[in-house]
Amino acid sequence: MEAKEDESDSSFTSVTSLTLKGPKNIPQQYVLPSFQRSNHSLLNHISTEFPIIDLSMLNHPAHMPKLINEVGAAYKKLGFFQVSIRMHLQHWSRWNKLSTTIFDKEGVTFTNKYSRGNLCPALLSGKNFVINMSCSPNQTHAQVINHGIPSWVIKDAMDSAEEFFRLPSDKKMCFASTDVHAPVRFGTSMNHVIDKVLFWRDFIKHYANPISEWIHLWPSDPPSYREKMGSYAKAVNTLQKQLMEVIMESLGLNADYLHDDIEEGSQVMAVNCYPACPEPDLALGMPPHTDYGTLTILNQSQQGLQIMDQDKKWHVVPFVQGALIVQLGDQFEVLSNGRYKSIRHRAILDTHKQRLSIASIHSMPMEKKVGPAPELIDEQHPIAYKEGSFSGFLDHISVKSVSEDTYLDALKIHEA
Ligand SMILES: O=C(O)CCC(=O)C(=O)O
Ligand SMILES: [Fe+2]
Repeated sequence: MEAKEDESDSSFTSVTSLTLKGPKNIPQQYVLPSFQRSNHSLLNHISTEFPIIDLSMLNHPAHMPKLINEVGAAYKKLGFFQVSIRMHLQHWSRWNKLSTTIFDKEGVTFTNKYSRGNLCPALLSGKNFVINMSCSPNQTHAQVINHGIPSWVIKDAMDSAEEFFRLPSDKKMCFASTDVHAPVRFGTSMNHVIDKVLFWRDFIKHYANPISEWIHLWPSDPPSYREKMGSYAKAVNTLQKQLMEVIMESLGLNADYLHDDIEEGSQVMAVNCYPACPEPDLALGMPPHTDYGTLTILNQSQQGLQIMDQDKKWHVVPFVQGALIVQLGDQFEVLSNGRYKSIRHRAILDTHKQRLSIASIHSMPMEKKVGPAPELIDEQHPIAYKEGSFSGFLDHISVKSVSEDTYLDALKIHEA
């Protein structure tokens, strides 16, 4: 490996620096044992139906039961869905052939506003975003409705992430920290101090809710970072709160269950950069893991996220311009007493292109102890988890790698 970038405890060589000279091979520290590699050759065999939820149903009280059922079914099946699209294609492989254009269609108004939720500002102002998708070669055409976050907000956030990772090393290293509780943290791999094999990933993580408490700590370089990432963080948090209401209802709980905790909940933005990798079959961007927290809302710049199904098979999540991926985390598995399972996922690498992702990881407030909802404990479903907290999770990962001896395993009383 190249020389470290400074001599303090938090020093490391970022993957971005490592790849500046265009190496032909990856350093040995990144080479995974063969059983942990991604096996790219399997990627073409994708045939599972991919749950897509149309959030415009939030606007129509009559459609709410359907939305609640769809969300419930998606989470029971996979712990995962993608929002924004009103189209169900049978096979993921066909998604790869989609070409997408997005345009802002002002004046699409929904007069029957969903009475209980606070709709996203874009929806409330009557603006909506229509995505026209055509599926070549047959040019199958469908019109789909977005989740309410304007496409430029999503793009601006991605652009500011890209600019940040392009900065000279010293501008990023000033945020380097080995303290997993630090409110802003630049790092590499998962936890480079304890990882046995390194992962091909650099990241900056920062807290985001309430935004006024944290934003002044975020990078001020690039100059638009705070504004662009801040707008995205706020919009995603609003979306998260709407989704939580729907998911609570899908569990048979009140839509406003734990409302105040959700309002004051923690939001960690994990902004990830996976530089192009000369030997993507030997390494991973992120190892298989589940996110702690209730929901993660993820925005990817290109394909590279994989999720594991119940048969332990990996599936690539197709890239859909402007779509957001919603993943269920461990805290929701605990809260639901195992009715819903958190989704196992990992990030694979590309030989030619750098990939970026922005994961907004939401959870109940940092110190809040979360156990199974009493309403979801009965004779058929005895209590299956002990209480845990986000802070407890952070303590756990400061000494244990996220892919082994997980915090969730430590909370399990028995298999739900
Ligand atoms: O980059 C991705 O697609 C995955 C990111 C992720 O899993 C995380 O930040 O926890
Ligand atoms: Fe994750």
